Amino acid sequence: MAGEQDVAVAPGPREEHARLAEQIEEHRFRYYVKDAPVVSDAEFDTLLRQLEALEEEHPQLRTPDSPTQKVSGHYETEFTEVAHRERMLSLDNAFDDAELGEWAERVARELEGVEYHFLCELKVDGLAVNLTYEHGRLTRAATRGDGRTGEDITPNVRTISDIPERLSGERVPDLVEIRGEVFFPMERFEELNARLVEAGEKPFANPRNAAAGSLRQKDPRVTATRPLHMVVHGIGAREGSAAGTFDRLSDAYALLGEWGLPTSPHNRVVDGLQGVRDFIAYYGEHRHSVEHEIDGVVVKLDEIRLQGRLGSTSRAPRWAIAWKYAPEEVNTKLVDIRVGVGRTGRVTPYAVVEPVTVAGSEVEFATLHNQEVVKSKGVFIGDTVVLRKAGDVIPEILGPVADLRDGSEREFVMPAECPECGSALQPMKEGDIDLRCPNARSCPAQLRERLFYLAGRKCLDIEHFGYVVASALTQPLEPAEPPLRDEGGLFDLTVEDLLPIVAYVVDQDSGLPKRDPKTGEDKVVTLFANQKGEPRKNTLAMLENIQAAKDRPLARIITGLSIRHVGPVAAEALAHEFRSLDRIAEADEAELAATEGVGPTIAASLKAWFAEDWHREIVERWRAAGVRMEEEATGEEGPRPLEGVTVVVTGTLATYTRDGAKAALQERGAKVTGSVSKKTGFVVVGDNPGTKYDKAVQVKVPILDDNGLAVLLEQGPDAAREAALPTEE
Ligand SMILES: NC(=O)c1ccc[n+]([C@@H]2O[C@H](COP(=O)([O-])OP(=O)(O)OC[C@H]3O[C@@H](n4cnc5c(N)ncnc54)[C@H](O)[C@@H]3O)[C@@H](O)[C@H]2O)c1
Ligand SMILES: [Zn+2]
Repeated sequence: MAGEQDVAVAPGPREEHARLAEQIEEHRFRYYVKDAPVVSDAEFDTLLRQLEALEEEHPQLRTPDSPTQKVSGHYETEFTEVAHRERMLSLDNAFDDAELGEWAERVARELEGVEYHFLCELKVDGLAVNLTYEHGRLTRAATRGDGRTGEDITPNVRTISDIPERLSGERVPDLVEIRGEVFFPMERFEELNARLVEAGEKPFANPRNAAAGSLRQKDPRVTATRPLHMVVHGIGAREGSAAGTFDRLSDAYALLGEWGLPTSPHNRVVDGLQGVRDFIAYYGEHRHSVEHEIDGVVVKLDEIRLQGRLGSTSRAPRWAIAWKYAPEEVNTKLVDIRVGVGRTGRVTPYAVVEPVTVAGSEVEFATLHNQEVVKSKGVFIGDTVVLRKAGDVIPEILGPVADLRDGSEREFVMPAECPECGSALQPMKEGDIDLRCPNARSCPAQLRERLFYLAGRKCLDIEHFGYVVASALTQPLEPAEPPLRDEGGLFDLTVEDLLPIVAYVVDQDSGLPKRDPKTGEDKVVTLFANQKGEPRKNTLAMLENIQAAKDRPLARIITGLSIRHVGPVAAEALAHEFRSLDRIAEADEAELAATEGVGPTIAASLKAWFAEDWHREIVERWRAAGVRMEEEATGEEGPRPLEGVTVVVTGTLATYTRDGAKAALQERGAKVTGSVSKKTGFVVVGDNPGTKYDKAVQVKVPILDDNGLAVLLEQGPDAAREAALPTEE
């Protein structure tokens, strides 16, 4: 049949259209029928958008059977088909504010002169179900299917405890279709995959597939073992007494709640687009404090009568739009599983993946916790995996895309020896899953990690002392004898020790040398000397900072010892209670355990730590170098002349270290913050202050130098304002 359309469209676009459409259908089949997609949602959405764009250019290609015009494909499955009384639609998407704005404008145009409201809901990442209640009894439950007919999953749905068998309360209609989303809670996901792997079955790639796969089970007894939940998000057909009694969808939800259906506590009715934007922004921030995964926000017209006025396309209502958040899940290749050694010797496998961008940053590594976790996730080296990066959380691997396996994948085997020092790994105590390298003193990995931690922000906060320095001081290429064999000698380092050092530039995530992108070789540097063999500026500054660090508060010194279980909070409690490192070392276990915030585990760990000779030697060397080992009980009772004053300290001061200045200010009641605003009382600047100085000038905050800081500390804010530096704009 050679119609006009065939003539109008060149073969290129038509073939492209057919190719895309076929791919999309294939992905839909894998997603909706097999519950095992092989591409991420973002990749799928991109394909669909490409098809839409092509149809935009060549409208002849937009035939009714195009995937862009349908809710999804129509598939033969092992479930009985059932017709929905009212169609179940998909949703149009907005991927940015402009698209949201266009939708809102269209609504405004159609409803000119009418008052209306937007109902904002969370877009639950699960699968849609349609529940039919007749005279208050659940008579049928179905999947969405192609929107007209779905699969009969009534017995399966009856196993979900959120879903009532009978509706209770007032105004229950003769018949009502309830639409909602069934989801699988994230925190139960790992456990499910562990069980499946144990039983020799395929693990799910993510919680959404787990929800779909759990619900669409031939045997409802299997569904009954899965912790499925539901949230209501719509109403279909309704007949009888309550039909037509809802004016607003939000009122309808309230009534559904009274009937015993699980409605969402997060829904909000807002007046206009700004309210929608605020809702989107709020849940963009609080995405992970919701009880289910969300992939966006659904904005609906709240007035049901007006919904009808806007109508629907063959695929989606015009009265609603789905705002999509940036995806947190991507598919990537699991290239390798390696093990890293932490500062307390714990050996943890981690995933090396093909670099991908997710949630705004490039990811190359993901945590795998321990060998049991690797096993229970069911992932093999070489698998395509679903990687998730949620907010600030460390990236993790959810599960494998098992359908893409070709047999070349291999199982991870936990090494028996430490990758850096070759010591035989062992559980810390019997029954521990975590393995440790027992060579605490001279395992290069442990020493490097401890030193990096010691110099880091939670402990000594030594500027210019990063991971590469920690590695260079403990494992240089030259000289053969490293300047540090343990952390005992830190404060005795001299510039002569540092100048001859040649070292790898190591990567913090893997502990391996970084490659020079030009030559492809491992990067090697003389870290502390310049080309003339003289010390670099940073090197001298670092040595000075090391000396200054001797005076850090006792709690930070304790934290820096890397005693197992003793983090900053426990160290603070110990410092507060005992006021001296010697008293902590001498205290008996019961006394330590009785300390508020310490307890028996930490007490035992402290005793074990001080029982090691080489640990006590570290303490002695630090003492000899003049490190603070005790602390007066001060501060709390002293006068607080700077109460209510906010101060920002920036740049390098001559008479104080940055931390020293902060401590002195805080002792007198000042609040020390990191950014300058109109509310800042003073900005204290040293050399090289950077942008904070400019900001202070701009918002006209008094600026103090070393001298001004002394005035502030000794004479208070009024005198300090007099002593402020003159500024010109
Ligand atoms: N990875 C793949 O291979 C693959 C294949 C097909 C579809 N998908 C994914 O599935 C989704 C597309 O499918 P879709 O047609 O269901 O569209 P959609 O998910 O974009 O929107 C429609 C669906 O959202 C759900 N929903 C959740 N919360 C809702 C709420 N509060 N109100 C109303 N509806 C709510 C409903 O189930 C509704 O059917 C996309 O995320 C797509 O990436 C992925
Ligand atoms: Zn080791």
